[in-house]
Amino acid sequence: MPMIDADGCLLNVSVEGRDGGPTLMLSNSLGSTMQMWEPQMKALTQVFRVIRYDRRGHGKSSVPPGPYSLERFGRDVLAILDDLNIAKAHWCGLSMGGMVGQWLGANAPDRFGKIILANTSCYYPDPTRWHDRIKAVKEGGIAAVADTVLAGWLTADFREREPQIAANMKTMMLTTPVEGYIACCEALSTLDQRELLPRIKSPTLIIAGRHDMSTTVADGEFMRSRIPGASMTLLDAAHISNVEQPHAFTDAVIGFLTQR
Ligand SMILES: O=C(O)CC1=CCC(=O)O1
Repeated sequence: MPMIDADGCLLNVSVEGRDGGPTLMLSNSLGSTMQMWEPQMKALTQVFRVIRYDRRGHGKSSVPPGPYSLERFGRDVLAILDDLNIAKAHWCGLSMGGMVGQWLGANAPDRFGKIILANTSCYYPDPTRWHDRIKAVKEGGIAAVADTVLAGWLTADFREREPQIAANMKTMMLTTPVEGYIACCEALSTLDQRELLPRIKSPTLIIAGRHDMSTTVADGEFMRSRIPGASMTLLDAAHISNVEQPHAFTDAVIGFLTQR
């Protein structure tokens, strides 16, 4: 797996799948790594050359001091594409990955074909939840918030039905570097990309989870109404919908990206 330098930060990047196929870039959520895309990889790599990466502060990427910003996350992605000599890619980002996708769609329109924004939002009207989470993590580490966050990631039904998958997701969250996690929460606490949405000209699909209390169906509907021509798909899932509804999520991605 290459490590790619983005302004001094080494990003852990993986390139797999169909050589010569269209490129699809996947971007993870807060507190996860590129491993969160495992349920999609078998199907996606048959159609696409798939690039995954660990956001700065996460996984095997470096953890420069924060706070980070959506612009910095976006420029990290452009550094990866430049390093790999890729002129244009499709984008699928979930949660923070969707926020980065909004920034890229508005600020680097020539570099992206179609864009999928899953379980995400463009704006948090009240930053209190992020300030509270930062305080809790500073005091008690990610363990202090892990069960509450996991309950938002996956419905109770799913956690009961698939305890091993839920446990793996929790481990992924708990192994995130604390400094990187906090630096990302700081970026989220000031998130407001409402003005960017009308500037996204790529064909865009919004995916929302019916049971997602973190980035709600209303958040998805707001983005759909502001991004020209965007469409929306609802899944029977909480926040990490690609894990909770892997087949429906994969079908939505492939269906949207391959339709003419
Ligand atoms: O961690 C959460 O509670 C949900 C979330 C918001 C942005 C993100 O990436 O994850």
